[in-house]
Formats: sequence, structure tokens, C-alpha cells
Amino acid sequence: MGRKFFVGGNWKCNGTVEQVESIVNTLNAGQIASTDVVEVVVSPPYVFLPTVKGKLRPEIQVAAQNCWVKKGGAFTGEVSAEMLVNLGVPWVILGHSERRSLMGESSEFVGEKVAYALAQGLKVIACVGETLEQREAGSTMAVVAEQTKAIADKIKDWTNVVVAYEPVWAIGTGKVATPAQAQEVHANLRDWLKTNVSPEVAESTRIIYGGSVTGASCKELAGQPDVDGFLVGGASLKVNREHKQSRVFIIIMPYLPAPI
Ligand SMILES: O=C[C@H](O)COP(=O)(O)O
Repeated sequence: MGRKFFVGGNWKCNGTVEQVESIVNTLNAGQIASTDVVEVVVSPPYVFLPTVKGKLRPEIQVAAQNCWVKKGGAFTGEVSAEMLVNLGVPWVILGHSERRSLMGESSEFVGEKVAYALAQGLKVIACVGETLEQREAGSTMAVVAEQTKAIADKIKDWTNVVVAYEPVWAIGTGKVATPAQAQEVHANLRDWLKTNVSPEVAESTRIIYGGSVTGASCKELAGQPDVDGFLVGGASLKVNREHKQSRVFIIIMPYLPAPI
């Protein structure tokens, strides 16, 4: 069975009650193809999760942007995986570069979080990616392999993991990776999974791309054999005025069969 295309919208630390309501209304009004063909997941900040989950059409799932590394307790400011499960949130984004760089999350810590979240029944969008300095030093694949290995060391079952390759230099900068750059890393990452985990995991695990994806860049990127979808930041908050559509839908529509 082929890998189902995946489009995630990461709203990061953005939005007011009014803006979130407006985005949800736009998403609910948009055309969407069968969930057999594409998986669409939006990730609002924690405080908006229950509202978004309650108001969104059922074809669109929600993700948290982070969760605690173990069972809850005296960890002020944290949200546990158990709480997300209790709320009916199916997905969580872990290891985003903003958390690695701004909150000091190490690869090992991210690996522990991924393992714990999976064990509680969450599905995980696990982010990896190199900085500009690392790319220029020629260590892109070494960095991505080290981050992926830290996850592979802690988990056995990859069924509920989507890997998001997000080069740090492309995030929020408008400098989207070229299709060739994205394909090269995705193919190397799949190869790494084949050698270090298993051929089955390499074949079935979705590797999605994130970093300045827009309606203009998505088509060629999605045409690459190892690009299985996107994790969209800025564009997932925007509405295309002409089409009155969320830009997440603009991004996925070219690849989809007839809407339901
Ligand atoms: O999680 C999403 C990524 O950080 C991409 O963000 P961006 O599309 O605003 O560059």
C-alpha cells in the first residue's frame, strides 16, 4: 500500500479566539478530498485545542505542538500525553526545531518524548532538520541521522510516526528548499531507515517536508518520489482571498481526486 499524502498545519504560537474561529470556519467551508487519499491535521496552540477539535469538520484532525516527556505531576506549565489522549487529540508534533533551539531540547530528550507519547497512544509528527551552518559545513545528513537515531533508539514500532524534514534555514524565511534539495534528504533519510531500522519501515513511513511551503512551491515538491506531504507553518494561518480557501487546502487540492 502506498504512503498516504499528509498535510499538517502548524499554527505555532499564533492566534486569538476570533482568528482561530475564522480559520476553523474557512477550513470547514473548503473542499476536501477523501480521507482515503490525504490526511489533514492542524495544530493550534494548547489553549485552542478543545475548541478547534470541537468545531472542526471530522475529516480534519488536530495535533498538539508538544507534550511532556513522562506522566504528569509536578511539572508546572507542561501538558502530558495522557491529557491529550483524554481530550481525544490524536496527534502531537515533537522535536520541532523551535523547541530544540529555543527550549534546549536535545535529540535524546526528543527521542524519549516520542517513545512516551507513542506508548500513550498518540501519533507523532517527529521533526528533524539541519541549520544553515550545518548545511554549509556539509553535515546535513549527519545531523538528520543523529536526530532520527535518537528516536530509533527508543522506539520499535514506527506505524504511528510521520517524520517531518524541516531544514531550519527554510523555516519562516521564505527560502523554501528546492525540490532537488528536499528529495535528496528525504531519499537519504529513507535509506537510513532502511539500513538502520528495516526496509518495511523505510517503505511505509511518511517523510514530509516543512519550511516556507506555499501554494506556489508545493506542487513541484510534492512531485518528488520521497516527499509524502508537508508541515506548513505560516501559510496554514492564511486564507486565499480569491478562492476563499484556507491555504492548506490550496496546497493539497492539486493532488486530490474529486471532493466529497
Ligand atoms: O512546522 C512548520 C514549519 O516550522 C514551517 O514553518 P513555515 O511554513 O512558516 O516556514
